[in-house]
Amino acid sequence: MTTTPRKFFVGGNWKMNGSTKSIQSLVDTLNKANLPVEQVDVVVAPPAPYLALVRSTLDSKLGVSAQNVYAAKSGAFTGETSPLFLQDLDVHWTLTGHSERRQYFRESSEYVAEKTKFALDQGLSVIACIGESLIERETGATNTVLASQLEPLAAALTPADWARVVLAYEPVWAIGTGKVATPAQAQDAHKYIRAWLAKHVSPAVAQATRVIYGGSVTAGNSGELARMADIDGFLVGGASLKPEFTQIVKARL
Ligand SMILES: O=C[C@H](O)COP(=O)(O)O
Repeated sequence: MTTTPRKFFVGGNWKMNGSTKSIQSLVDTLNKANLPVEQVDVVVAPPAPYLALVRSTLDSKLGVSAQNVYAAKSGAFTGETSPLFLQDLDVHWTLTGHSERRQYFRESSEYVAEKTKFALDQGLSVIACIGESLIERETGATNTVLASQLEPLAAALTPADWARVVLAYEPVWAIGTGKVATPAQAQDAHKYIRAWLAKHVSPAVAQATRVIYGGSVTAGNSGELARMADIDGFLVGGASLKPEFTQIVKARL
């Protein structure tokens, strides 16, 4: 079987950070960085109030993502963001299931799957996040947790849907802690995720789906991680707010 190589993907999740001034400066840096978009998909996720500003000023070769989305088109859902708003703003990506949404806003894996499917049905592409906590890793439950997060997604999505999904493996213990997973730890988890997809969705989806790593990625550690066979890119938090993000984008080159 001939297989198409998966294009490297680097996302920058700005989380709840920034101001008009700092975001304009970040956009300016990205626009001037001459990023290798032929070899790497680059997508940044600003806070919702800045999506329009970023989309209208960022180089159109770079993607823009929401950090969260709701599973309805419109209506009495105060404070929520419709996928139709995103399409209207020319924003074609959203994150779903980030561990901060799961932890602080009690989003279950079933709800994450529902939101992911709804966003896909409205034409968005999705960076769907999964990952285990420290206690889950220490008790040997990592793969069980990953499977439990993948199951509702696989139940909700058609095989064709997966063409617009990037899976982000983000061990919670590595997020914002400076404690990055070792390349071997990350590779093991990514390999497990790919094997799970092969068994429960299809070998073709497993081969084609990009599985990216997130958790304390920096310019310093990204090169080694990027050489792992099943790591197809990164979801970067803290370092995506800094000039080093442009080096992380080039980690695989
Ligand atoms: O979405 C990004 C992740 O939560 C990683 O954040 P971090 O790079 O600050 O650890």
